[in-house]
Amino acid sequence: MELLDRITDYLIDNELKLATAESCTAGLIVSELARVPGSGQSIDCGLGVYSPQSKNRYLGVSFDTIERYGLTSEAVASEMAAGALNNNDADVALANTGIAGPNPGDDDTPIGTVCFAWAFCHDGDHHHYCETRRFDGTRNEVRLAAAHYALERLPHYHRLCLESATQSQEETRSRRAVQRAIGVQLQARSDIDVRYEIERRRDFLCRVMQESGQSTLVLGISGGVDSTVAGRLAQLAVEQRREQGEQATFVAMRLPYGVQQDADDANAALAFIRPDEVLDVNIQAASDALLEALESGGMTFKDAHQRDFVLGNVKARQRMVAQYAVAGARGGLVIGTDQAAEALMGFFTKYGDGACDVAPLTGLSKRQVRLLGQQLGAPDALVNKAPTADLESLAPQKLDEVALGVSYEEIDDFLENREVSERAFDTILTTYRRTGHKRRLPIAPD
Ligand SMILES: Nc1ncnc2c1ncn2[C@@H]1O[C@H](COP(=O)(O)OP(=O)(O)OC[C@H]2O[C@@H]([n+]3cccc(C(=O)O)c3)[C@H](O)[C@@H]2O)[C@@H](O)[C@H]1O
Ligand SMILES: Nc1ncnc2c1ncn2[C@@H]1O[C@H](COP(=O)(O)OP(=O)(O)OP(=O)(O)O)[C@@H](O)[C@H]1O
Ligand SMILES: [Mg+2]
Repeated sequence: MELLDRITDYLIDNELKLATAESCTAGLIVSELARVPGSGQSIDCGLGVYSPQSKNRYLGVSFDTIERYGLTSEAVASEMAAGALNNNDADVALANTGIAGPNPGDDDTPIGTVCFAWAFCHDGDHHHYCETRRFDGTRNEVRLAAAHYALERLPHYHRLCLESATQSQEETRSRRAVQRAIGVQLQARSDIDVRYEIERRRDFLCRVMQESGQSTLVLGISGGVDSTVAGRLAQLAVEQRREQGEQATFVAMRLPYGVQQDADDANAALAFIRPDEVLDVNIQAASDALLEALESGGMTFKDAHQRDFVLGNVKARQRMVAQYAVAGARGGLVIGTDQAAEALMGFFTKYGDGACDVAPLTGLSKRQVRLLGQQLGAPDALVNKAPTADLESLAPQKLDEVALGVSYEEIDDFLENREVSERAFDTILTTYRRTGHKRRLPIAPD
């Protein structure tokens, strides 16, 4: 009785209600516990489930599990416990399935083998533990020993369940704290007033022009949503400057490498932006010439893929060179299109598209950039276009999400401090840390 008293006290003290799913003990666990006066308040039910059919019918144990792992298996015990927990008003479920003897089971499982499962529901999460034990003795000695063993181990596994729940709560808390801190660092916000953001960012461009004494804004228009939005903001800013009596011009640049596959999108973006001026500069000759000069200077590449990747970054830097050439000649500021999603992932070419004088999209998640585009009246096809850096000639129009290994939805959720999957969190955090050098000034001695 000492064990039964102790377990009853434990259940009452911890406000636990028990359900059992018993195969070889066939109700003995509940029956034993019920010997203790007052134990009833901690018992919801005891199910005796012998046949595979009843295990399936009352507990939802799958026939596939039974076939694959055998009736006497921890897999079956675990599904029995899950069924007992789900189908009843209980916080803890005990399950067992075994060979009490005297006849052996259908397979080679030795007599006296019992598989156990303990399942707990804590704060809505389920925690499962399993064990397999072998008991000596006659059929009924095995059954009683198994029933007592299931009860005896209950406090142990309940404590493990509480420990792991606390641990995962702390982990979740600290993960969310990391997420929040990075969001703050990148000036991300979970909610924005779209109209206000458009005005604020347009006015910001005007202010920078005024304070820097520069009269021109310069930006490459790719046909992607970032340059579409930044380009329209730039055009609105120069128009506002002109309304204030100042001289101001926006120079939009087409910067294809050879023939751009999505040239129609670039043209649609220009039609929407209505820039003061358009310059069309093909960067292929300059990019290829640099690669060829490197190679004739003795530079070699590991393989064609590496050569193509390096050429991709050369293209991005060539675009930067072209934009700065125009800015230099016109007293202009080069606009960068980096937003918080790309900043978080360091997904830009250092001193390529990452180089700029002014970054009006800072802090916006990708979906927020799209919202600004929509509000500005950009064509839906551009607003919703799948992002591509489109730098690799061997993989034209390769989607950013393929290269990043995580979706923009997940990146945006991370930035907007919403819950993300563990996998996404880990990928994002690893990438964020690895690319920290791109968000900082060059490493200097002090
Ligand atoms: N810890 C560290 N501290 C200081 N410097 C460090 C460093 N680790 C690498 N570096 C240096 O950084 C340089 C590599 O950086 P980088 O040249 O940028 O090259 P990398 O990051 O390798 O490539 C740029 C990536 O950005 C993507 N991208 C580029 C342009 C536009 C877009 C888009 O979304 O449109 C995306 C592109 O597809 C590619 O995956 C190397 O010189 C390397 O040694
Ligand atoms: N073919 C191109 N022509 C002109 N500018 C380009 C071209 N490709 C890239 N750029 C410049 O480099 C920037 C970075 O490219 P990125 O792909 O991140 O932005 P995007 O194309 O505007 O939008 P998305 O990321 O949705 O594709 C562009 O915003 C644009 O200013
Ligand atoms: Mg793009």
